[in-house]
Amino acid sequence: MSTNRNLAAQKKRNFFEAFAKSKAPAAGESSAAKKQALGYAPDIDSTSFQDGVSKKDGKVDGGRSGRWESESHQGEGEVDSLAGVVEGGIGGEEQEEESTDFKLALLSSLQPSLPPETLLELLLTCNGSVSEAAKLASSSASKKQSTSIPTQSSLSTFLSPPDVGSSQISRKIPFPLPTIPKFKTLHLTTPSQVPYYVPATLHPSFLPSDVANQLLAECLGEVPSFGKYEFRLFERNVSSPHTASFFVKDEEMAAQHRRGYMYNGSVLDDIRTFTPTMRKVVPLLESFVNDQISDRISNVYPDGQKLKHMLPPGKWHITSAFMNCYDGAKQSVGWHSDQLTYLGPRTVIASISLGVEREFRLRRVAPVVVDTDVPFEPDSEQEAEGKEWKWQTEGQASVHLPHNSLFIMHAECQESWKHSIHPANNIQPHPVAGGKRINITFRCYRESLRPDKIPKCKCGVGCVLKTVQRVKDRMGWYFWGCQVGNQWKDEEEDGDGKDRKKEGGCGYLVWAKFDDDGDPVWE
Ligand SMILES: O=C(O)CCC(=O)C(=O)O
Ligand SMILES: [Fe+2]
Repeated sequence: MSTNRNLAAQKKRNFFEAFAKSKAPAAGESSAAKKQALGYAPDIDSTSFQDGVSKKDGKVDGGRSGRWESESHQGEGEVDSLAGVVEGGIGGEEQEEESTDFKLALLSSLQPSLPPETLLELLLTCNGSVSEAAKLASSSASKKQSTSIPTQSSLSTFLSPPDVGSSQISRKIPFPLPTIPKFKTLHLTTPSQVPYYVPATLHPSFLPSDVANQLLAECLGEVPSFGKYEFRLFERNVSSPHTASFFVKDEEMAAQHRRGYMYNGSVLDDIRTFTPTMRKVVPLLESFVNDQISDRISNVYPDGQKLKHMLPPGKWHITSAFMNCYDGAKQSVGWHSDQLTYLGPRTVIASISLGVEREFRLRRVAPVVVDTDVPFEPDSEQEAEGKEWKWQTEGQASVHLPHNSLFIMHAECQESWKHSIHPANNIQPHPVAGGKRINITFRCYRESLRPDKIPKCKCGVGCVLKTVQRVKDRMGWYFWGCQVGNQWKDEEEDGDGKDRKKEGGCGYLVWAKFDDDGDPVWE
């Protein structure tokens, strides 16, 4: 690795640490102060890493509390993404910039008896930290009776599964939700298990079946003309080998979108209006989702109150949707959380799946409070300041989403969790869709966050809204940043560095303020 690259990476980190520790502007503070552009654009979004995890020898625990498995990360296609781990991990426990090959070589020299797949899995599990991976390998190996590791070993055989009780479903849903032990994939096999482990609701068969089939048929008519959007709709370092398109409720909104809604620095050129059946399902969804939100407020959130920045109950409405198509077992989308720019904080997203059943995975990325192991969640009466935090790798939950299922990602989901569609080893073809899974994520864009209302950076384009996920004391804070900065590239790719500035954007960053209902407060 070049010294320049180290310096640049360090500079990025220092900058962000400094920004994150700066005080958010108080109401009444001058807008000039608030809008002051701040140096260098870091890559501090929520993206941390993309991994692949496959099911192996699961353990059924009696049916009521989900099925735990040890993680087994697949090596294929994962290697490049480790760079993203390291870049995204600002404020984390260890910063390293070496290539994955280098890290693998290093780890292999520390743990020569382990096969490459296991080394890669260990690295992925430890967010790319060689020292953590080596420690984990030795501690796990010493727990084992036998010292010999089978050639095809993976974490699922290498680490023992934990004991899980079977009485967890009868309890009140805790807030924040408990941690999922690291290395484990918790397969949530019934809808009732889902809310006990992830901030979500699953309806296994939402629409009348004829409506679902009609919707599928219409979607299948749309997808052949989907562009290769895959790398544009999501963050730079999220792998998304699938196709997608964007739909809005009417022509007026489509015209607005063509004028100024930006995703990763560009305007989408393919904006479609809802199909007739999408229009038909909107009222059904709005009514069900609002009921679910109200239930969650009464039964889950502290004091039966909505979380700060959530829309008031009953106000969730559909303005737009991403339609995703996964054609075949290997199409997938890497770990990400959805961009909040036009949705605002604490957004709820309703996702309908059609065609082939696929696995949806969720993993929390927020830290836990030291000594308590309670995950951080703003609104859980935890004050970030003065607390000691640790970032611990958590396990993940896996939910199978069959044809006509509805999965609601609740208000905590984008800020504190990431989700992905995992590549499958094999799939059960659907009688109509064949190998395709279609997914529609219905969203509620806020009028108060229209592109003409949000801050523009010095590049002249609307900013992106993100949350701090990796810096102590500012956990959960929101900020507006340069959208072009999402496309930040390393020097090695940029030659003489001139392009780097363009790719890196202008570095604009300001704290974002919202009222109790999540609408922005501008000073
Ligand atoms: O296909 C899915 O279920 C997830 C799609 C997704 O994450 C998205 O549209 O942001
Ligand atoms: Fe998403």
